Amino acid sequence: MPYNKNMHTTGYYKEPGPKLDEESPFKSMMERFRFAAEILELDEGMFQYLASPVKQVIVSVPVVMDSGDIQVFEGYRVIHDNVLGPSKGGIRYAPDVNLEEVKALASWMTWKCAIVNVPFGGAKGGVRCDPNQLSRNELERLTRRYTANMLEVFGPDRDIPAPDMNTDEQIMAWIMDTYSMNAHKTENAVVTGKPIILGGSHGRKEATGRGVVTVTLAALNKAGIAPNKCTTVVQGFGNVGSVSAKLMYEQGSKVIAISDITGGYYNENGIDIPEAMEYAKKNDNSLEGYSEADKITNDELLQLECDVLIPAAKEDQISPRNADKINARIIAEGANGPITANADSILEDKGIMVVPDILANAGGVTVSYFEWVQDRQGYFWTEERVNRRLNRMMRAAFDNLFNVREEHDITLRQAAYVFGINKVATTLRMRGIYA
Ligand SMILES: NC(=O)C1=CN([C@@H]2O[C@H](COP(=O)(O)OP(=O)(O)OC[C@H]3O[C@@H](n4cnc5c(N)ncnc54)[C@H](O)[C@@H]3O)[C@@H](O)[C@H]2O)C=CC1
Ligand SMILES: O=C(O)CCC(=O)C(=O)O
Repeated sequence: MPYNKNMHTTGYYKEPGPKLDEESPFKSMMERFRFAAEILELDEGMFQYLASPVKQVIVSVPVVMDSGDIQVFEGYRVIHDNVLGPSKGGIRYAPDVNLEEVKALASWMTWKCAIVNVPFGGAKGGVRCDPNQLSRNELERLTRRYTANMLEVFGPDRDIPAPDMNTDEQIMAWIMDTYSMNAHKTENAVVTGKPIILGGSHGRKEATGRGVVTVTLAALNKAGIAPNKCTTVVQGFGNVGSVSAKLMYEQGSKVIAISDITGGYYNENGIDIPEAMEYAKKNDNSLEGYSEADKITNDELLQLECDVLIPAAKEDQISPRNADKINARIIAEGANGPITANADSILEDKGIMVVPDILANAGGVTVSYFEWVQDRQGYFWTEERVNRRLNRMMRAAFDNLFNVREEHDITLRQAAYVFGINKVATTLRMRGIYA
């Protein structure tokens, strides 16, 4: 029987879902999933299968702090699906990480990998901690203990972590080393986003922002706007936000505002992004005190009039609370889940083209795939080759979803869910796991 949202579901996933807040990434993911399930006429069993993660692991992570005291953190890894291949997805360190959030992020990875056509399933992990309060040694002990507790989950053919919020190349290096020590051999393909000297790929660090800009240029082209005539606003100035801002700046776009956790920085004449990056680098990765622009709030930044808005910080930034005040023509979601599902129709009514996260930020996992391939072959590519292939795959994914959008007369986000879910469901039926 085809899935229908009024149907009583009897399996693991029950409407309206376990203890969800009014707005939560998991709720947003499920609302969009349901829409696609109806278009695809997924039957109840398939709906249940794809709505339920394959594995959810919670570990306690005891760490001896520099003071000698023991502090216990909670760590998560959710494998949403592994039907297309080993599961893949980042690990984030943040004080508010929780299982529901990681479940949403893991499912997004499944659809994202399907959309860019990389042979991976979806996963995500996190440790509930405030990395700003930890010394480097504490961070290393936390990372190694989390990895030790996940030895049976991770593996180059099983589940392959990568960086996400507040995790970087150094943390990936500690994960690789801990896993390798226990495997009694060097296993560099167990993690991606590593330092190049340890088997990392050229271009991985910039890949997510590069992919965001590739699809933004494609969207600008559809809207008939020249990149060197457009204005851009970027929320978040970490890995994804700063690279997106820099590459839009290099395209000749006037980047009129940037932001981080300390607030927004606005200059109507445009911000010199390489200079702002230099400032942040010297200032502990913070824009605090940046004086070449006026200080505004992150809320004000999101409402600025611009051609391109790139939310590249965190989830739930645009919701019914502020969606009708958004003044952008195109939104390219650098972050995962920056727009809540109940804001989608408000933005659609305003005629804003949204390039959804599971397409827009898929450049990271695409180059992670290249890194995994290089590690397994022991043969490493030039940066030029990585970037060329990345641009080609992102552009192909954009064009494909644009066609799906036109075929069904739906939004680009809905097209992304329809395509991603259909691909996983079709693979599942062929494998015969689902009978
Ligand atoms: N790093 C990667 O390769 C990928 C990251 N993403 C997503 O992109 C987003 C950002 O990730 P990264 O750049 O890696 O993280 P990051 O930790 O390098 O940077 C996060 C940035 O957001 C800022 N920020 C945090 N809270 C904020 C708030 N409330 N308001 C404004 N700014 C805030 C931080 O100050 C920092 O500038 C996340 O949603 C992540 O899941 C998605 C795909 C891949
Ligand atoms: O590079 C990867 O494997 C995953 C990146 C990630 O976590 C994401 O796309 O959200």
